[in-house]
This record gives sequence, C-alpha cells and structure tokens, in this order.
Amino acid sequence: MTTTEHALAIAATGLRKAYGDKTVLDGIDIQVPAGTIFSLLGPNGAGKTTAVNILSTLISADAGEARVAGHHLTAEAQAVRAAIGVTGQFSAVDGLITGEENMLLMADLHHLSRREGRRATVELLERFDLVEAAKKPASTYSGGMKRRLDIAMTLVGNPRIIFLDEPTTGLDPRSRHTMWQIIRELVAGGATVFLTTQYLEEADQLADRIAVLNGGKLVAEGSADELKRLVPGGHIRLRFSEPVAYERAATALRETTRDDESLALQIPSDGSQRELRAVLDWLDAAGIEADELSVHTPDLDDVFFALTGSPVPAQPANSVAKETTR
Ligand SMILES: Nc1ncnc2c1ncn2[C@@H]1O[C@H](COP(=O)(O)OP(=O)(O)OP(=O)(O)O)[C@@H](O)[C@H]1O
Repeated sequence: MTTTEHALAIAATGLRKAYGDKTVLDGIDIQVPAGTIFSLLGPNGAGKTTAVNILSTLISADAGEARVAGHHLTAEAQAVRAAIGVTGQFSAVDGLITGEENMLLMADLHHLSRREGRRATVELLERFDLVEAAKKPASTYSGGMKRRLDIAMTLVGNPRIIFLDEPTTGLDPRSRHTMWQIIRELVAGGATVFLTTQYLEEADQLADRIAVLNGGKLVAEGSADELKRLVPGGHIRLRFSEPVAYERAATALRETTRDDESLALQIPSDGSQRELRAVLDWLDAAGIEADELSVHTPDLDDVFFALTGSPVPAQPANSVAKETTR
C-alpha cells in the first residue's frame, strides 16, 4: 500500500449510477483523508444514500473506481467490508430483543468470541449511555436511544471508516447534539466519518470538508468557510410599506435587486459599517424612510441556495432561527 492510499480513507473517481433512464450519480469524485469528517450534503433524493451504498459495497456502480481503506471496492470487497461500519437510514436494530441482545447478535455476526463479544457490548453500551436500558426491548427506546444503539452496533467490529447516512434526521435538538458529540468522539478516536445530511448546520458544525450533491453531480466542495466564500450573499435589505417610497428608492439606488411582492430591495454589501452608513445617509438625503432594514451576511444557506436552486430543508423544531431574507 502506498503512502497516498494510507492518507486517503476513501478515494473514488467517476462514480456513476442510473436507475432506468434516471441518472442518480453522474460521475462523481470523492476523496476523504483518513481521520477526518466528510459530509455529503444534498436535498432529498439527491443520491446521497446511493453514494453510501456504493462505497459500502451494498450496490455496485455502473462506472467508476474506488478504493476504501486502501482496498479496491469491487476486487477486494471483503476487505472493504471488514474495514467499514454503516449506519443507514433504516435502523438495523431489532425491536423485539433487548439492546444488549442486539449488540451480542452483532458480535456474533462479526465472529467475535463470547468473551470479546461481551466485552465490546459492555463497553459500547456504557459509552452510548445505554446501560440502564440494556435489558429492555429496543422497541421501547426513544428515537435518540435507537439511533445510539444503531451506532453502537456499527462499532462492534471496530471499523476504521464509518458511514453515517443522515444520522440525525428526525431527532430532537438534544439528541442531535448528543449525536454530534458522538461523531466528534469517533474521529478523535482515529476513525474516518463519511456523513450524509440535509442539514447545512450539521455539515457546518462537523465536517472538515463538505461536498454538495445536486443533479447527480458534485456542484461544490470545500471547507464550510471555503464554500461560504463562493457566494457573494452579503446584502442590506430595505423593506417599505409605501409603494411610492419603494419605487423611488428602487430607481435611485444602484445595483439593487427588487422584490416587488414584499416591497423589498436588496443592496449588495460586505456588511461593513461604512457601507451601511452610506446607504442610510443616502436614504436620509433623499428623504426616504424604509420600514425595515436588515444586514445579511452570507452563510451556508446562501451557498446551498445558490448551488442547488432549492430552498434549504426545514431544520428540526427548536433549532436557532436564523435571519433570512428569502
Ligand atoms: N433501487 C432503486 N430503484 C429505482 N430508483 C432508485 C432506487 N434507489 C434510489 N432510487 C432513486 O434515486 C434517487 C436518489 O436516491 P437516494 O436515496 O440516493 O437519495 P438521497 O439523497 O439519499 O435522498 P433521501 O434524503 O431522500 O434519502 C431518488 O430519486 C430515488 O428515487
């Protein structure tokens, strides 16, 4: 194995997959350095699960090449499987048996000895705060507990690369934060995490690198900061209640974008005090009064909107509301 293969936990080029005449992945390249969190971000149906399924050997690609943990995806599928863990959108947890039994079953599947299986079960149940619930049927667990058990089961084989497919979809904010902590700890422990999510905030919080999947292609890739720099989304927004004032401001101010329906104008701005003052001075001088003024600095929502043309999926309830001008 070369040094490069060591450094890259996942290296894929030209992955393609179509179902009938629907192209889901249209030749995507992915490189994930070992020990980092990579997030594949995309709206519903973008093909995130398809990418995970291919990279975890569950389905085969129509074209493309990939190495996972240094092993060739198809020629060395067994070695790939031994190195990875996958937690999918559909839980592997069996509700009829207890959390502990689920773990022991997993240990059996990994051919651990009874002793090793017990040791892993005890350690993981403790780590995921499931000791008290261990002897209860998993069907009685909350959504967050089930998700934690699912990940604990994934870790039984001690995988170096962990695929988490939308691990926090449907969880309440508290469970989401617990899950984020778990993911950070996995990486601190040396694992590589391939995470899919529809939540920008999640990618922003966790990922070293983010790739945005849309229309079968990766439309952007970089750190959260690099992606934010892609869009000049900063602007000052003025809203009027008087159509006359709105029209006067719209004609007089240069470079504005009009929103005739809500009588609002957007003026590109770097968010600096100087620019804000210039706009205010100009309004004063022209005797125009805006009913509302807000300053908007670009965030990942803007990137997502600019790249995919679709609005950002709703964040779960209770997450911090963000000022948005769309
Ligand atoms: N076995 C299949 N047969 C036919 N079409 C499929 C199959 N699996 C997935 N698709 C289609 O491929 C597209 C991508 O699906 P995929 O599950 O990869 O998306 P996703 O980004 O994970 O979305 P979600 O967030 O909804 O899970 C969808 O339009 C889906 O309907």
